[in-house]
Amino acid sequence: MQTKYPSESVTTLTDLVLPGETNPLNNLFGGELLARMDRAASITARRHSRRICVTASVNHVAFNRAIPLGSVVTVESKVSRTFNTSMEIFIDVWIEDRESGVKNKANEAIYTFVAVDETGRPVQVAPIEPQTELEKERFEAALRRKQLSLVLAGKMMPSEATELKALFS
Ligand SMILES: CC(=O)SCCNC(=O)CCNC(=O)[C@H](O)C(C)(C)COP(=O)(O)OP(=O)(O)OC[C@H]1O[C@@H](n2cnc3c(N)ncnc32)[C@H](O)[C@@H]1OP(=O)(O)O
Repeated sequence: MQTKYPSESVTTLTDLVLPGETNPLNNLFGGELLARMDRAASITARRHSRRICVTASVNHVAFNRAIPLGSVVTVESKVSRTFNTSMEIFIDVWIEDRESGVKNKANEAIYTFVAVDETGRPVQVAPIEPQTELEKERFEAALRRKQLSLVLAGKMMPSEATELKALFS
């Protein structure tokens, strides 16, 4: 399969925070942000694989900054690494300052998607070649995160998680 670059499937969604999407503190609901991130990441996975893609796991979410009502929120998702049938997708969330237009990082998340055929069976995806320093950094650490996710899901024995063991040796 032909190798692809992260820039070929990057997805950017920009939208407002409306009153029906906030908590009693008038900040964006965590669940609403998760849904926006899932939508962006699923488009990225689909663009990379040109297949039906399902969310296999949400590996990490950090709600570092509250996002107030009326904010302009940009969700950007990129493939950080592919394996056989799965893709790790990194999602960065930015809030745009109304006056300056400057975007400040608010949150980030890491999702795993799996490409499947029409019957839901996992199928192989194209390899990815990171280009920028950040893409290379995320690529390098992705196998460790995959093993951690599989161990937590009970799908891998801790003794088989070579990348995790290497952290402590
Ligand atoms: C866009 C949406 O929101 S879709 C709706 C929400 N998602 C769903 O409904 C998905 C439901 N789940 C499923 O269909 C299945 O569990 C699947 C397709 C995700 C995985 O199917 P499995 O039978 O477990 O397949 P299998 O064991 O071959 O795993 C497939 C790949 O997923 C990876 N995987 C499975 N679970 C995890 C996990 N918890 N964390 C990381 N990777 C995982 C496997 O390591 C494998 O990767 P690889 O082929 O790249 O090495």
